[in-house]
Amino acid sequence: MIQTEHEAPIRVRGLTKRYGQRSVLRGLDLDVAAGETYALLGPNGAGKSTAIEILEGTRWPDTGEVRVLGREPLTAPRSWKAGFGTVAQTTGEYGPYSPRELISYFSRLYAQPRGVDEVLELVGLTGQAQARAAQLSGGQQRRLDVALGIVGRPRLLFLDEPTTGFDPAARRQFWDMLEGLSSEGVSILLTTHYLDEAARLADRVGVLSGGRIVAEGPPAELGGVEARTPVVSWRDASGERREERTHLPAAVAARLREAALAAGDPTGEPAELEIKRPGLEDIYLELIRSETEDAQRAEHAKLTEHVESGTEATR
Ligand SMILES: Nc1ncnc2c1ncn2[C@@H]1O[C@H](COP(=O)(O)OP(=O)(O)OP(=O)(O)O)[C@@H](O)[C@H]1O
Repeated sequence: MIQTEHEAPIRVRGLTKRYGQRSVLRGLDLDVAAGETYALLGPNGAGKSTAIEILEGTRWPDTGEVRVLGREPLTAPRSWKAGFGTVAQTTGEYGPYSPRELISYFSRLYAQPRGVDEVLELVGLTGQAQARAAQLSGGQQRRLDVALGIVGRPRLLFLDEPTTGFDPAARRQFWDMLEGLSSEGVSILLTTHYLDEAARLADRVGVLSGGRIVAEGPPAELGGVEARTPVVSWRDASGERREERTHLPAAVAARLREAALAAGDPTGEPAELEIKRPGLEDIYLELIRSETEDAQRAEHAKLTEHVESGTEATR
C-alpha cells in the first residue's frame, strides 16, 4: 500500500522479537509523526537497536505491525530505502577513500541528492574532505556516517547513538545540524544515552524497558507533574541527612530557618540546604529503577508459584 498523505512515517503496533529464549521486544507500540524528532531511551540491551533494525528492514520481527514510510519493511521495494537515511551504532568501514569521494559515490545512489560540499559543510568535515577516512578521529568518522545518512535528502532519519565519541563542541554543532534538518520537515528517530541530547532535540521521548514503551511524552513532561516535585534536602542537628518532596520548597526552607533560629543558631541557616528539581535524567533513572523492581517482583512471584506447584505435585 502506498503511504497516504496523513500516514505517520513510523507506525508500530504490538511488535515482538525474541533471540532464542530471550524476549527483547514484547509488544512495542511506537508512532513518529511527520517532522517529529523522537528519542528512544532505554538501558543497554533494552532493544533499541533491535527495534530500529526491524524498522529499517534489516531484521525480522516475530509478530506485530510495522509500517515505515507507508510500507512494511520486509516487503517494501528497494526504492523505499531511498526515503530514509540511517546512521547505525557502529561506524562504517571506509577503506582508503576520502569523505569527498565517499559522499560523492553515495550521492549517485539517490534521485535528488544534496551537493557534496553542502553535506561536508553540514557535518563539519570541509577541512577533512580529502583526508583518508580511515585516518579520521572517531568523532570525525561518526560525522562521516551522518554525512552518508543525509546525502540522499531523506524524509526520515534513523540515528542510533549518533554522537558517541563527539567532543562537547562537536555535539552542539551536530545538534544544530539536526535542528536544521528537522526544520526542513525531516522526521528523526534517535537513540541516545545522553539525556541532555534527548532534552535538547526531541519533541517526544519514549522509555523502552521490559520490551515496551513504559513512559512517553515531551521531555519537559515525562513522568508527569509528580515526578518533577522539587526535593529539599538538608542535614539536621543530629547530622542526619533529611529530605522532603514538596511543591513549596521556599516554605520548607523558611520553616527550617525558623527552626534553626529557635534552636539558637544565629545564622538561621539549615546545614547543607539544597533544593533540587528532578531533571529528565533523574526522572528517567527513577522510571527504569521502578520498572526493574516491578519486573524482578513479577519474576520472583512466578518462580515462587512454580516452586509451590512443584511441591504440590510431589506431595
Ligand atoms: N543478533 C542477536 N542475537 C542474539 N541476541 C541479540 C542479537 N542482537 C541483540 N541481541 C540481544 O538483544 C538484546 C537487545 O539488544 P539491542 O542491541 O537491541 O539493545 P539496545 O537497547 O540497542 O542496547 P545498547 O543501548 O547497549 O545499544 C541484548 O540483550 C542483546 O544482547
